[in-house]
Amino acid sequence: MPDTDVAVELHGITKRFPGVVANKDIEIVVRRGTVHAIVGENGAGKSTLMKILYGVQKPDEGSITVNGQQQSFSSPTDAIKAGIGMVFQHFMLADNFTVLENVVLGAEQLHGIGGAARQEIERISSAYGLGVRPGDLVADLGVGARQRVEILKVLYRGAKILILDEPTAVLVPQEVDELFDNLAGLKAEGLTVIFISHKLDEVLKVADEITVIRRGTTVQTVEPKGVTARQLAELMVGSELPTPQTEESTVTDRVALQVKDASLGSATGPKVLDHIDLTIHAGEVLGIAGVEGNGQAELVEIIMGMRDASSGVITFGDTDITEWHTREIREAGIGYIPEDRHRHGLLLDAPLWENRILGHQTEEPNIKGFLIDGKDAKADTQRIVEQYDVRTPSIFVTAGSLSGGNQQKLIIGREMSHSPKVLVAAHPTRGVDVGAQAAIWDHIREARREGLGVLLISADLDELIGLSDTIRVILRGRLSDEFDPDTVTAEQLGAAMTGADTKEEQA
Ligand SMILES: Nc1ncnc2c1ncn2[C@@H]1O[C@H](COP(=O)(O)OP(=O)(O)OP(=O)(O)O)[C@@H](O)[C@H]1O
Repeated sequence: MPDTDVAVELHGITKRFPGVVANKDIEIVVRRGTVHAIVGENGAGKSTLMKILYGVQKPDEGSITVNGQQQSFSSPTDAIKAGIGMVFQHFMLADNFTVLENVVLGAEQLHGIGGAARQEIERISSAYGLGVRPGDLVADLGVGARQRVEILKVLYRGAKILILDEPTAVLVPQEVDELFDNLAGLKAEGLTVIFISHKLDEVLKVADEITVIRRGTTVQTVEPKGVTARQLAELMVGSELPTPQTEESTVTDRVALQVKDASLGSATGPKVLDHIDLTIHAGEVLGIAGVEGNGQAELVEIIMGMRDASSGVITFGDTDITEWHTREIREAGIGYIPEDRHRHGLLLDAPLWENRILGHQTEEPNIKGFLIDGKDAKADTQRIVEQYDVRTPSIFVTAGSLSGGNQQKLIIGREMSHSPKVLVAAHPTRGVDVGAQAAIWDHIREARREGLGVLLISADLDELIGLSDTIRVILRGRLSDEFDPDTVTAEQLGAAMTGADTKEEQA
C-alpha cells in the first residue's frame, strides 16, 4: 500500500556528468501538504535534482515515486501529467500580454482561451489567495505579482506539487511575507511545495522540513525548530564556519565616481532616472536599495556606457566619461558585475578560460602584443578557480555546465582580477550560497581597503546592510537621502523602497 501522506519519494538518485557526480544516492521523502526546503552549497546538486524530478534530466540510477506511483519521466510534460509544476527563478512571462493570455498559452486544450479559462483563473486565484486578475497586463505588474502569475500558471496545469527555485531572491521583505502567506494557503489545501533557497533564515521560517545536500549527497533532513541558520550552514559545508569580523571604515575623501544631475527620459511616462546625484569615494561601498524596475538597471547602464543619459555628467576620478563606450570605461578601470549573467556576463557555450578573457580582450594576462595569450589566460583562470572556489572539474568545461552560483563566482573573480578602481556590482551574490557570499564580501572588503569604490545594487537587504558604508534607496528613478547601515533595519529599507514610509529621509 502506498503511503498516502507522502507526495514525493526520491530513492538512491545518482546523476553523473563528465568529471562530476552531481547527485549521489539522494534520499528524500516529501510529505504531502508541507513545505520542504532543499539547501546546500553552490554546486551541491540541488538544481540537478529538481531537473530530474521535473523530467528535464534523467537520473543514471534511483527511483522517483510520486503519490505512491513509481515514475520514469522523459520530459517535463510527463512530470506535469503526474502533477508536478516548476516555478523558475527567471520569470517566463510575455510582458505585452495579459495574465490570461500568459496563463493559457500552451494549455489552450484545458479550458480554451475565453470565459471558461478566465473563470478557472479567478477560481484558482481566490482559492489560494493569490490576488491574480486575468485582465491585467503583465507589463504593469510588480515582481511579486508576476511570481504569483507564474505560480498560478502551474496550478492551472493541475500541479499539486510545486517546485520553487529560489523564489525570494528577487523579492523585498514585504513580498517575501506575502509569498509565505501564499505558500501557507497552498499547504492548507493539501498541496506540497519543494523550495530551494540560499536564505537560511527564510528557510527556517517557512519550511516544515529541510533537507541538506552536500557535494551531491543528502546528509540530513531536519525540522526548523531544532536548528539555527548557522548550524544549517555548517551542515551544508561539513565544518564550522568562521565568525564574521567587523570592519573599520575605509572611506576616504577622494572621489572615485560621481554622477551629477543625471536624468533619463521615457518616451511616454515619467522619467526613468530623475536628477540623480551620487558620489562614491575611494574605499567606500555605496549600496542602492530598490524594488526591481525603479531605475537601478538604467543607472548601471548610463554609468557603464550602455545607454546615454538625457542629461547629466558622469566622472571617474577627474575624467568626464559621460560619452565613453562600455569598453573604454572597463579598460579605464571600472569593473562590472552584470545583473543578468547569462546575457551580459558569460558565453555559456565557451570554456571557462575563454570566459576569463571576455570583456578584457585587450588587457593582461589575456594579451601579449596584439595577440590573445591563451596560455597565460588559462593559468590565470586556474588561479581564479582556486582563489574564488569555483567548483568545476576543469577550466575547459563550458561556463553553461557550472552551477549558477559558481558561474557568479567566476564573473566576480574575473572582474576583481583587473584591480578595478570602481566596481559596479548588480546583485553580486545572487544565487550564491552563504559561505561563498561571505568569501565574496571578503574579496570586496579587501579591495575596498586598497581604495576600491563600489556601487552595490542588491535585492538582498542583509547584503546591503552588511557590506555598504552608505545606503540610498531608489524609487521611481529618484534617489533618497542617505541611510546609515549601522542603524537602519531591513523593514525600514523595505518601507522606503515601496514608498510606504511617510518620512522622506531618516535621521
Ligand atoms: N549539464 C551539465 N553538464 C555538466 N555538469 C553539470 C551540468 N549540470 C550541472 N553540472 C554540474 O553538477 C554539479 C551540481 O550542479 P547544480 O546546478 O545541480 O548545483 P546547485 O546545488 O543547484 O548549485 P547553485 O546553488 O549554484 O545553483 C555542479 O558541479 C555542476 O557543475
